[in-house]
Amino acid sequence: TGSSRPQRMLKAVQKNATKGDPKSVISAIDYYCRHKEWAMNVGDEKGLILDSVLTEVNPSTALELGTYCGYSTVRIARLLSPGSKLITIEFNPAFAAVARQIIAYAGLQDKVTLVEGPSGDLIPKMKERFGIKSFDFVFLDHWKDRYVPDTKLLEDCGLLRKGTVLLADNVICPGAPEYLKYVRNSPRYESQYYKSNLEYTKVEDGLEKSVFLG
Ligand SMILES: O=C(NCCc1nnc(-c2ccc3[nH]cnc3c2)[nH]1)c1cc(-c2ccc(F)cc2)cc(O)c1O
Ligand SMILES: [Mg+2]
Repeated sequence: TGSSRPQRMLKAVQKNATKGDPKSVISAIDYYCRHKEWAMNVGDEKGLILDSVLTEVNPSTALELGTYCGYSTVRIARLLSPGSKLITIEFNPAFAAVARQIIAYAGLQDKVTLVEGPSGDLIPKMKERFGIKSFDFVFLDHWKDRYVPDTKLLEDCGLLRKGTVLLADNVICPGAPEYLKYVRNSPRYESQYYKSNLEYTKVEDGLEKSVFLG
């Protein structure tokens, strides 16, 4: 049995990035996925939009749904202020195993808690397990048909507060049409679309930023 795409991505990081330098880890993954083998990281173009929204929000507590190999986990954690925390949920143990190593290679393991399991089971446990009152920022990048149920779950569990910013990847490709309808038609959200491209391609994609109004 050969290596997997995430394992080859990890090898590229270990070969081309500098330990403890998040920027070099991000560049090594972007180079590998643009020139060697495509992978479903948010990527460098949408990554700049993620960076700018994060800098604006400067969250103390952040949640990521869909770790994959940890690319956006590193992008988010590198911009967090000291003492801030990022919790990231990953369903697939093989993805989680690679992500842990990439997050550690970037030197960001103290800012990140990676939890393995289905988001639907873990979200209701956030308060009791991690002492979270509410999230300042949520990055949705997991299975696109989970965006709506998990947003509703975050509301029902009291994990969103007035001003919490949700940022959703892939609202065009692969697409999350029900999610766009939900946040754009709800009086409880103020939404804005950031047009971009699917990672490492010329295909249109974009990020939807939605502020919870309480
Ligand atoms: O499927 C995607 N992302 C999801 C991975 C994931 N990583 N972890 C999860 C998880 C985590 C906790 C969960 N709890 C319950 N389900 C869960 C699923 N899901 C995805 C796919 C594409 C894509 C575009 C065009 C194509 F031709 C093929 C593919 C692009 C992207 O940017 C993506 O993000
Ligand atoms: Mg994505």
